[in-house]
Amino acid sequence: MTGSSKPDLRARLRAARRAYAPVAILVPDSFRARLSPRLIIASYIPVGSEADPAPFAQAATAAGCRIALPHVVDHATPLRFLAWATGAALVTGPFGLRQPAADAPELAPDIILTPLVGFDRRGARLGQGAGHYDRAFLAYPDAWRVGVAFAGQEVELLPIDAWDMPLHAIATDKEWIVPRWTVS
Ligand SMILES: Nc1nc2c(c(=O)[nH]1)N(C=O)[C@@H](CNc1ccc(C(=O)N[C@@H](CCC(=O)O)C(=O)O)cc1)CN2
Ligand SMILES: Nc1ncnc2c1ncn2[C@@H]1O[C@H](COP(=O)(O)OP(=O)(O)OP(=O)(O)O)[C@@H](O)[C@H]1O
Repeated sequence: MTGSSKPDLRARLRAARRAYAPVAILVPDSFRARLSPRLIIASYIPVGSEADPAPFAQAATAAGCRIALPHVVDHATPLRFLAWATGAALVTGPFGLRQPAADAPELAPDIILTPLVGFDRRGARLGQGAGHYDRAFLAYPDAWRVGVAFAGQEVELLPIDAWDMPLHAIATDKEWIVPRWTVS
């Protein structure tokens, strides 16, 4: 029997995500309402069975925002958010990730669209386990942290570690979840 440690949950939730038929995640009005020209939105290019945040990036571009994508080199080095013009060439990095070239300009995001392995209704999040997003959230504490996931990736209560920063909102194919800890 598996327990509920982060590694056990990660394995279970990755399997659940792989079994989920990919569905589009629609952009809610509360996300659009946050967009304004020149804001920097960090999106990501999905790998494997991850939910695709492209509709959010498209809404942001249409609103005059700039898009950045995460760029990683290895587990130890903090990720950087690098400028990306929709459709511009990407380079294949570690784990098969499609990323901007390493010399693209680094941008400070106002909104961080975050890939999720799992989440709970309090806004707790499970990622790849390398701490890349944990460290990015610490580096940009004022950014709006929006998780993107399929509804089937929800668990009742995730374990929370000292370094975990909660999500402000979670976009799923079924609903837009605003955890109760948020003020606005
Ligand atoms: N699309 C996407 N981009 C992203 C992330 C992500 O989770 N998804 N990241 C989030 O931090 C960063 C890349 N960091 C990563 C760190 C570890 C692993 C990793 O250990 N992958 C496993 C396989 C995962 C699976 O089976 O689903 C591996 O290759 O062994 C992947 C990405 C930045 N860019
Ligand atoms: N601010 C930080 N500085 C250095 N290491 C950190 C920081 N935050 C988290 N870590 C490390 O990163 C790892 C993150 O583990 P955890 O299982 O919480 O990952 P996760 O939140 O699922 O992953 P990710 O943030 O990559 O999506 C831990 O080993 C932790 O020690």
